[in-house]
Amino acid sequence: MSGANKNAASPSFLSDKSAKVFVAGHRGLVGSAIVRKLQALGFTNLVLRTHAELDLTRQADVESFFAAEKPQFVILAAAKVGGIHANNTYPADFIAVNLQIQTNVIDAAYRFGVKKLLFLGSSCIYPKFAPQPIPENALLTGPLEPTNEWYAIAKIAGIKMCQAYRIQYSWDAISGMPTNLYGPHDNFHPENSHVLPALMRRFHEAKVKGAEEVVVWGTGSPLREFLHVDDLADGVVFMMDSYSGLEHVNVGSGKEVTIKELAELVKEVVGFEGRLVWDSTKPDGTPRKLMDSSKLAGLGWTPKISLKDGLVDTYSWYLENVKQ
Ligand SMILES: NC(=O)C1=CN([C@@H]2O[C@H](COP(=O)(O)OP(=O)(O)OC[C@H]3O[C@@H](n4cnc5c(N)ncnc54)[C@H](OP(=O)(O)O)[C@@H]3O)[C@@H](O)[C@H]2O)C=CC1
Ligand SMILES: C[C@H]1O[C@H](OP(=O)(O)OP(=O)(O)OC[C@H]2O[C@@H](n3cnc4c(=O)[nH]c(N)nc43)[C@H](O)[C@@H]2O)[C@@H](O)[C@@H](O)C1=O
Repeated sequence: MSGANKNAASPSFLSDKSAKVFVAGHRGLVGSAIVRKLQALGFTNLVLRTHAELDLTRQADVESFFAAEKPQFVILAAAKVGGIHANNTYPADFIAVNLQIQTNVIDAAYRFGVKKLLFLGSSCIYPKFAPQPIPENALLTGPLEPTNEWYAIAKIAGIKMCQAYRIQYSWDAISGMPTNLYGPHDNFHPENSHVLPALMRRFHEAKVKGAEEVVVWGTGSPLREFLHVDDLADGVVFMMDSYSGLEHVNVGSGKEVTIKELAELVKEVVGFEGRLVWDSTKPDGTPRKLMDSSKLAGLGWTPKISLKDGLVDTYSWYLENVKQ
């Protein structure tokens, strides 16, 4: 149980499609996209556990799982995730659950001989007033956005844990920092979800009911960068195969829109014809968080799906899978 891989750079991830890959959180937005991508590439030995089958906050259960299954690769997409309201309302859950899941999985993966692990953070790790676009080295250079600082602190700890294990054990743990994501299998909860699925559902329900207006939170002025989750999954596989470094890597689309522009676009895709009403009692969150993804572009990866196409795809999935 001590050893694990001493080589910081593993053999190519894509060279062995029969390798055992544990995708943690495979029923979520990101995990399900990664599973689709790996299956499309021909991976035949994916290890998957639902939350009910394996609670990753329970250290002993996580260790028993790794001891029994001995996966060769781990992609950690299980986490406590939510939008601005959920982050603001459940700070204890966001810090504690995320610290527990990532600490248990990263440590067990190392100790039970996993060759390579990819940890997923988020663009909220960066200071609220970071330079734009935000380079990787802006980490820990200023105060965080208060609405998500608990989640951000957990994610920063995950990055640092991967770095520490790489430094001390020469173990191949890497971290990807996605921007705001969306797509099939997103969480469409009315309050706890992120803005894009929340608005898609609200516009859809308003259209069905023939409502004249839809309430949108905040002022509409914050800027956000959105990436379709299928692009993210492609980027994750690219990093598993091509990146073995100490520093975390930004994964973004490079394109930002105001929340007002996003709301107008979602309204158009859904076909709602009424008015938008802004509820300025709700928080805006960070004013802008466009990431600098030139490091990943320099390694050879760029996204492909436009926001408009991604919205059309997501709404079509919503209509088939979510609406009552
Ligand atoms: N969505 C986004 O916009 C962004 C996401 N990310 C990151 O991507 C990763 C995945 O996020 P996303 O797919 O959106 O999140 P989801 O909420 O869609 O999925 C998270 C998954 O983790 C599982 N999970 C949660 N807690 C546990 C637990 N204790 N034990 C086992 N499984 C658990 C969930 O299962 P269950 O539902 O059954 O609890 C779910 O399948 C996270 O690390 C997140 O920080 C980064 C940037 C943006
Ligand atoms: C991915 C990222 O997600 C979270 O950060 P966020 O980007 O602020 O996330 P959000 O999608 O919830 O909001 C974006 C903007 O949109 C506005 N907004 C309008 N109307 C609705 C609405 O109906 N719901 C939501 N949620 N937001 C709305 C909202 O007021 C805000 O200005 C982090 O907590 C953290 O988890 C993280 O890493």
